[in-house]
Amino acid sequence: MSAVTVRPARTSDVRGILALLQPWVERRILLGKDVVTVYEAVQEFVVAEVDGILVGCGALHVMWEDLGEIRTLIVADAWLHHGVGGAIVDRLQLNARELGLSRLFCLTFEVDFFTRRGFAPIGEHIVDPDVYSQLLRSPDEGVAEFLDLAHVKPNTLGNTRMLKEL
Ligand SMILES: CC(=O)SCCNC(=O)CCNC(=O)[C@H](O)C(C)(C)COP(=O)(O)OP(=O)(O)OC[C@H]1O[C@@H](n2cnc3c(N)ncnc32)[C@H](O)[C@@H]1OP(=O)(O)O
Repeated sequence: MSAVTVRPARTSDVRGILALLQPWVERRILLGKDVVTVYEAVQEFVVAEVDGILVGCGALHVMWEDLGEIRTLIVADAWLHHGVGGAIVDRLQLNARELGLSRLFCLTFEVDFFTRRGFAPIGEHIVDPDVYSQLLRSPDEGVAEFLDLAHVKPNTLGNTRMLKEL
């Protein structure tokens, strides 16, 4: 097997990230993203490549001083079960620690994958009321999903809310 490299995403990766996302949007597993949203968030992304081909991606979104979210973790079908997803999560966790985060949230159908990486299901309230009221000011849809706000509930049905202490 050729070596998998995980590196920070570049703007030239954005179309490839959207191509990785599209099948999962069609299967209603992940939410679609506008191209501009991915360009604006490009510094949050890492990508995995093999021989220069994009085979996976994932992003780390900072929500609070101690708290971040892993989002848009995807591996191309042909590369599933080769350790690519795990390598992306390892890199995002490293980035999270370097940023000073100590808790990582994710919202996912891939409960077993994240459980094996130290995440555990959580209840609804993992931030105190002051932080909650500040997070309500965020225009980010993922933060609304984290807060479990009514208008995003259709997006989160069937997903599990999980957290890992770093
Ligand atoms: C927070 C969010 O972003 S939620 C969204 C999550 N993403 C999705 O739902 C999109 C669809 N799913 C996917 O893209 C993938 O299934 C992912 C990202 C969840 C996992 O990606 P993968 O690259 O298959 O993960 P990876 O290969 O590291 O691990 C999966 C299993 O493959 C097997 N595996 C890993 N490496 C190897 C290897 N070298 N040889 C054989 N089997 C292997 C293991 O059983 C591993 O499980 P474990 O390490 O947990 O025991």
